[in-house]
Amino acid sequence: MEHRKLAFIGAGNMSRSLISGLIRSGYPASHITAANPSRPKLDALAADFGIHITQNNLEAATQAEAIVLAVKPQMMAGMLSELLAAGADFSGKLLISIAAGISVNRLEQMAGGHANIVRTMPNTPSLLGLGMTGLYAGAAVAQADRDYCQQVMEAAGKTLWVAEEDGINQIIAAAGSAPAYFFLFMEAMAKQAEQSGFSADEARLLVQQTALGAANMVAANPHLSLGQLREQVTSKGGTTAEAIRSFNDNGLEPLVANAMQAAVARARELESQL
Ligand SMILES: NC(=O)C1=CN([C@@H]2O[C@H](COP(=O)(O)OP(=O)(O)OC[C@H]3O[C@@H](n4cnc5c(N)ncnc54)[C@H](O)[C@@H]3O)[C@@H](O)[C@H]2O)C=CC1
Ligand SMILES: O=C(O)[C@@H]1CCC=N1
Repeated sequence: MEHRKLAFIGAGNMSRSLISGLIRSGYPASHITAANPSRPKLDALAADFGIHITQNNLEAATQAEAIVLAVKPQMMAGMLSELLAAGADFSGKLLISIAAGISVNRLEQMAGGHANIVRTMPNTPSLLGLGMTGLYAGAAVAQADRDYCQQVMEAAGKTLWVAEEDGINQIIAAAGSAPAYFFLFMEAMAKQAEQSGFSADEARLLVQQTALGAANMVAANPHLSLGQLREQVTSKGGTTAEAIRSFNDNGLEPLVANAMQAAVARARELESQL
């Protein structure tokens, strides 16, 4: 993969996830810089991955060929206007946003009219190289920049381009926010397992190993539909059938649909506010 000088502005959870994936896939630590206002997260990144760190965003942005904008959405406008006021020049650089709810047009305004922007939506399993990232770029972005951005994100997992920008909001619902849905489901299962007499550790083991096994069954059997995999577990007249019936009777499918639509609605709302 191409090894551009890459800066992360904002050294929080997502930057750590992506940096970890890049280093694991052989990206040179000497080509990665992370900037953050406070030291502790930077020090941990330097200790764990050997990358450059700085508390000065301008320094990070100036030496970089590609810049990952990795602050919270609410901080983006302030961060970019401070950078521009400090004399940052983005010309010739690729900006990669991972922020939820900020459109490419809005990012372009915030970045002083710079249009070379790829908008992405990763998720936290990127930390393990198991991320799922959506990507969108406007027509102004060159193929080489799209390819580079895809490679950066692939270091941390799988990627999917969307042709229309609103697709990013759908990706938020189906992947960006979605690890939390599975955690919530696992929490509920572990709670019930504890209620039935297992210790907290035992309940976690049962749920964790089953979730891992189920996800791996899906990945290992691309020729089987999700429904077929479910049916393989579900003996006629047996225990699983009763559990599935209970889920269906209680409206699992509309529940999930509503939750995903709520995530999309919030992403669109953020887009209109930020
Ligand atoms: N957490 C998640 O699952 C996902 C998050 N995202 C997006 O990633 C972005 C970052 O999220 P997290 O890493 O979870 O947040 P975080 O809060 O862990 O990290 C943000 C970092 O930015 C730093 N920061 C604040 N102001 C700054 C400034 N002016 N200059 C430089 N750094 C500054 C903060 O100190 C913090 O370390 C957000 O825009 C979020 O929408 C996208 C996909 C998934
Ligand atoms: O909850 C959020 O807004 C961010 C975006 C996707 C995951 N976390």
